[in-house]
Amino acid sequence: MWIDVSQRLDNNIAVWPGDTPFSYEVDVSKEESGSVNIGKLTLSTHTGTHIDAPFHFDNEGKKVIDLDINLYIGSAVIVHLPNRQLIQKEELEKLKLDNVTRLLIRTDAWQNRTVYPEEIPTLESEAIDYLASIGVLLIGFDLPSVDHMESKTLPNHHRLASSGIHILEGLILDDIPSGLYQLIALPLPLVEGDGSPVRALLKKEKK
Ligand SMILES: N[C@@H](CC(=O)c1ccccc1NC=O)C(=O)O
Ligand SMILES: [Zn+2]
Ligand SMILES: [Zn+2]
Repeated sequence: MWIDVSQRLDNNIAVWPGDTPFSYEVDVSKEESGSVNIGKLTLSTHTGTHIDAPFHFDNEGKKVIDLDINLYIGSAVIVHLPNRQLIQKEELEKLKLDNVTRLLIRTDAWQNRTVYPEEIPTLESEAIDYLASIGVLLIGFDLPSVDHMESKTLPNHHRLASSGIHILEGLILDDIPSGLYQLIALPLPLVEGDGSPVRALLKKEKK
């Protein structure tokens, strides 16, 4: 059975401080058109559960359409690392992540999803280098960012991208035990996109 690990998109969803609020409205009603309701969306590309394309933080970086969709479908390992401020290489080494290409880290650090957290755990740079060295291609978090909330230079975004590791943010992993899963988290085919909301799904691997 597939489990939905995406944030629900309604008009109350929290967005990055100062970012475009999410809005869905029926722009043309069935009564008006005489035939159908037609919705209109206004949203930031970093709304809810979403991926970042390198263009988000690098003007020369790949846009969403350029990203290989195979990154976002396939086996993924979930690890549970609660109550940490800094996720260190030594800790990841202990988890025996050989052959893991998609790694989802459940931190449980974003408790009240009606607001953005002030502080979030982050990976130390050595941890990013370690994940790259073992062949990780996608990293996902139950957090709104892979850098500190107040960061303007986004060092982890840059380091992940230059290491070939793609970014998935804002997962809901509250009830998901550690283990091996299948993941689907496909971005929209946004030709100019710096990011895209995804519908993120997990299915437990029998093992
Ligand atoms: N890096 C964050 C988003 C982010 O930084 C951001 C999103 C919307 C408006 C402003 C943002 N950052 C401003 O410094 C992310 O990847 O979702
Ligand atoms: Zn983002
Ligand atoms: Zn990001």
